[in-house]
Amino acid sequence: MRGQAIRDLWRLLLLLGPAWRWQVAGLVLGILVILTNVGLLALSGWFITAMGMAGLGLLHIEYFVPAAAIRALAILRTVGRYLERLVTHDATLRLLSDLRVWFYTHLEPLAPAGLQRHRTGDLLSRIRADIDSLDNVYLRVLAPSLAAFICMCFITIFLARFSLAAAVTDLLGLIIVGIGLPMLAFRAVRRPAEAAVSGRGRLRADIADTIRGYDELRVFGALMRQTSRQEVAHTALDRLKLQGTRIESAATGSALVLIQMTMLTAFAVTIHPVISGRLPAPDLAMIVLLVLASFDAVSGLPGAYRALGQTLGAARRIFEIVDTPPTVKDPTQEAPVPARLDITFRDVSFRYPGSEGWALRHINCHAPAGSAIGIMGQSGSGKTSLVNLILRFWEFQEGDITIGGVSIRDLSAETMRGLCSVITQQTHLFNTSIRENLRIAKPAATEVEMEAALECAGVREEVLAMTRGLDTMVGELGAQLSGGQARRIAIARAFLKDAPILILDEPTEGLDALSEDAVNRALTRLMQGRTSLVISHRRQTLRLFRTILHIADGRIIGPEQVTRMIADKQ
Ligand SMILES: Nc1ncnc2c1ncn2[C@@H]1O[C@H](COP(=O)(O)OP(=O)(O)OP(=O)(O)O)[C@@H](O)[C@H]1O
Repeated sequence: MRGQAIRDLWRLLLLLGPAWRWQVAGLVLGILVILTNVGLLALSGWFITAMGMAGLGLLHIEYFVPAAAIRALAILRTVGRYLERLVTHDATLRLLSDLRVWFYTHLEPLAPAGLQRHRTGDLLSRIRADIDSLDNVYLRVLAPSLAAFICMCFITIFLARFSLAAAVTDLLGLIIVGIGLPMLAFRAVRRPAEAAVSGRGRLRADIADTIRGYDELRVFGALMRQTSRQEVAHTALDRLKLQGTRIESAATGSALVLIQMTMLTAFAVTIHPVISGRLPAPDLAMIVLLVLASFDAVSGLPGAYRALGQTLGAARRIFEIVDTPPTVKDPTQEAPVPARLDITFRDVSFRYPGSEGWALRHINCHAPAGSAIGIMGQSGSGKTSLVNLILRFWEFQEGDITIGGVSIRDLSAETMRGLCSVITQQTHLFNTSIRENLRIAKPAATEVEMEAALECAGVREEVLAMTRGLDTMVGELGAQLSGGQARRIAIARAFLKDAPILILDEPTEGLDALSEDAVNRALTRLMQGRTSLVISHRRQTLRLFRTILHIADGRIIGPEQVTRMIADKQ
């Protein structure tokens, strides 16, 4: 477990790389601020004592230089603090955006196969909260720890020039308050902190689920049960938080006591040389105040240990996803994209990872370039699995699928998806304007191209008749449009993408007869000249095809078998 934490921490530190200049600048400024703060208090103590003694005629001092130095330190401290905040936060924000991009590039190849065991809310929590926690590694862990270490060295060396005993006392105090105590607190707080991170992720996922299924929960009267379960989870999280806060408060209180004790001990070990005249009296005030101020150097360490617990918990969850090998691997050397786009399945068998049974078994079929093939079969027979293999969402275990004679394993997933347009009954419309939804297919699409695509999809008139035309907002999941309009806008998107292969999965499902007719007309236009695979169980849609594949239990069955099956059922 400890080895794992160290490996995770090392990996995190390696991720800090790109913004290192800003991070080093932030660190240098942080050290400067601590040292000016300590110097200011120590010099002020020395100056006040020396001036008092000079007033009594016990000492003769030249006050101009120390007075000017105090002013300079005060200004330096304020400006330094401002610059330090500016630079460290800039470094953190840069790191955060780098981390998000890094995580996303690892996340994308996993979709959808590698992510199906994670709930959407949990993924969201990892992308947002966990990545946010990772930036702590610089701002709250690394920078304060390094600054503390370097300042401790400076302060001890400086003190030792006046009193070795005071220097050793201070160093011991700093080690106990800055390292020993927070380490103990960290050990005690780590488990609740990690449990809180994963508990929060689960609760978020659960709440996201509840909001999505709100209507169903109300209809089935299950809302109270669901929310009370969340209340229990919330109370458990509060308990974990309280546990952590208690430990932290105890550590903070003990630190204050230890700081006072160190200061008193430093006073005790320095008073003797002062009385015996080996050390000037103003130095006593300087040493005592310097010891007190020196704890400023380690004040960030308890927070650093606390953040470390949280950060390591978040890092584990992030690395867990990043380390998931993609289900579909891209070839090291990609084959050239074939000119002819016929699709052939040769003895393909596929089963979902972790599943016992085969979803598809010995599939052999051929779709000539430009042809349209209908795919029918009962629910769960394997129709969607078949087309998802072409989209490289999953890797098949046996046989081969070729496009124009080239195995799809020799083409990258991105190339394959670039060759295909997909329309399903759940085709996603984003909660933005029709224009932006169309631009997803072709970012540089002109007004004329968009209108032409809408025209081909048979929805141009309707869109232009809307008050805001192409700028009409479609609402969440296209809720502001009718089902048929949303489907035809999805078809317009496919016209804009102009991909040579078309995959349609129940494209008219859920539409009334009138809308189905309009969508079918648009689809017929879209399929022209494209190799199309169309899943449907609607007779009206299937009538469009000369070739129909019947799938049952993951196998393609011939027409006689279909007849027999139908006869058996009757
Ligand atoms: N992501 C998945 N993980 C594991 N098994 C799956 C997954 N998706 C589908 N299956 C299983 O694979 C089999 C084929 O499912 P598939 O979705 O391809 O059927 P389908 O014919 O498209 O069904 P429908 O018409 O209901 O969409 C089913 O037994 C299903 O339970």
